[in-house]
Amino acid sequence: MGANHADYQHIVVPEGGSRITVNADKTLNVPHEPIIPYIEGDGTGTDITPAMKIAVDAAVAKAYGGERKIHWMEVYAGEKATGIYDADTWLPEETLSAVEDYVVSIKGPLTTPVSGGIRSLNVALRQKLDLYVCQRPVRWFKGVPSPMKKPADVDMVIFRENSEDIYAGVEWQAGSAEADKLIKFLREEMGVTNIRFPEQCGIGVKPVSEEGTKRLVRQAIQYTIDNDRDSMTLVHKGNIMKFTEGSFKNWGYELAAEEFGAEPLDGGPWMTMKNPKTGKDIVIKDVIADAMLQQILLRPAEYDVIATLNLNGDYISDALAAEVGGIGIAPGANISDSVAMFEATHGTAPKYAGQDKVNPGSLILSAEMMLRYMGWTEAAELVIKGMEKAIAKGEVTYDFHRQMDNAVLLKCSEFGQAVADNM
Ligand SMILES: NC(=O)C1=CN([C@@H]2O[C@H](COP(=O)(O)OP(=O)(O)OC[C@H]3O[C@@H](n4cnc5c(N)ncnc54)[C@H](OP(=O)(O)O)[C@@H]3O)[C@@H](O)[C@H]2O)C=CC1
Ligand SMILES: O=C(O)CCC(=O)C(=O)O
Ligand SMILES: [Mg+2]
Repeated sequence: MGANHADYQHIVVPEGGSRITVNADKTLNVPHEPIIPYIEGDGTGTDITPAMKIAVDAAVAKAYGGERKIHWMEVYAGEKATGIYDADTWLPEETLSAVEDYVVSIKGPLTTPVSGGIRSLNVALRQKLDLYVCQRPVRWFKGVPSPMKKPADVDMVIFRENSEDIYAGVEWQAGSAEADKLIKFLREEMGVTNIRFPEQCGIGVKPVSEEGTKRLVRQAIQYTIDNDRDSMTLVHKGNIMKFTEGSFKNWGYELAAEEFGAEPLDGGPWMTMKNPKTGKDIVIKDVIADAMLQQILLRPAEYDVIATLNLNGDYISDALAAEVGGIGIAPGANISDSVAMFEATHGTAPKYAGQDKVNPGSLILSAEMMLRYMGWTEAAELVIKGMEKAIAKGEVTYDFHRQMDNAVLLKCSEFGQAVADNM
């Protein structure tokens, strides 16, 4: 996009620091003092974002003894943007342009009303910046309360397709001229006879493409290779949605064969391939989505990297997070070929907004992924150490406290500080 930074209307570019850039081979060029844009977020975003900054600044200072520093640059979206720009501007153009120009950013959650009102700004950011991978790692931290018998067995990384599917919001309200027109077309020109109540029907479209599927599955398999993981599972509902979810499964296997040399295992459909870096076998398999939701509870050790469609990925993310303490510590990243935007798995939790109460661990761990993405591994390790030690001491926010005996109840900001103090 290449905006002229002097032209920003409301974004204030920090005096110090410079931009991260992307090299021709797609590696990052990270200066010692990068400028990182952040969106504070609606609701509890105002609580967790400052707590995240406390922990991250402490990790960077400790890891690099003052030689590296993040210069935070606030950019606006959601309710805050409507106060700063105007009442109708929820996602300013200059926010999109800054997130793209500065390459790596982090955001708090943004509210989406149910039924009517604006469409999701979170989805809009992913679509407009083509952040097609939603990567959500799920692991257990020792001491975190869990409903699982063996929570350490839960160690999975979800690769959720982030740009397509019914989630993209191509839909029309019942009774609208558009819904009526589409239903008429389907019935009269496409031979559709099974729309049960055509006069009263809202209708949505579920686009799933070969390219969209393959670019996601490619990243999932590459991650499996790079991190020496055992398997990659395609999760779909292809028995029912044959040409969308079923095709996702077929294209996923096809990509594994074409680009990674995978071959049928015991006659297929599962496949096997060698990790080119370690020589270890990797199993490429698939599971139907409803069965997967029971598998991750009963046999979590058998699942590792997961590639799935947008809506399935949304459901599986929260379900898996619940197995290792809840969405209060569930991190994530939205990634394109050139831009990465880190964000928690959860939403704005409006009933807790502004109470300095919720768990900022989700956004702190999202920032940990961001530091690793930048190559600042030492700082990332310190974030993990700070989290592990704070939790091991029983210094936790309300969500863990209510499930633990003898824990110390911390506020959101206090947990951010506890992570910093325990590095
Ligand atoms: N990427 C994004 O920005 C996302 C935005 N949203 C949006 O957020 C809004 C609210 O959605 P909702 O369905 O209530 O889901 P939320 O994820 O916001 O909250 C659901 C519940 O999860 C728990 N929770 C959430 N965040 C934390 C935290 N940081 N620490 C501890 N517990 C937490 C709370 O559980 P308990 O009540 O048990 O304490 C909370 O009531 C909606 O407008 C939705 O569209 C939703 C998801 C993602
Ligand atoms: O955009 C939203 O409001 C919800 C998004 C969501 O639940 C998710 O991405 O996990
Ligand atoms: Mg979700």
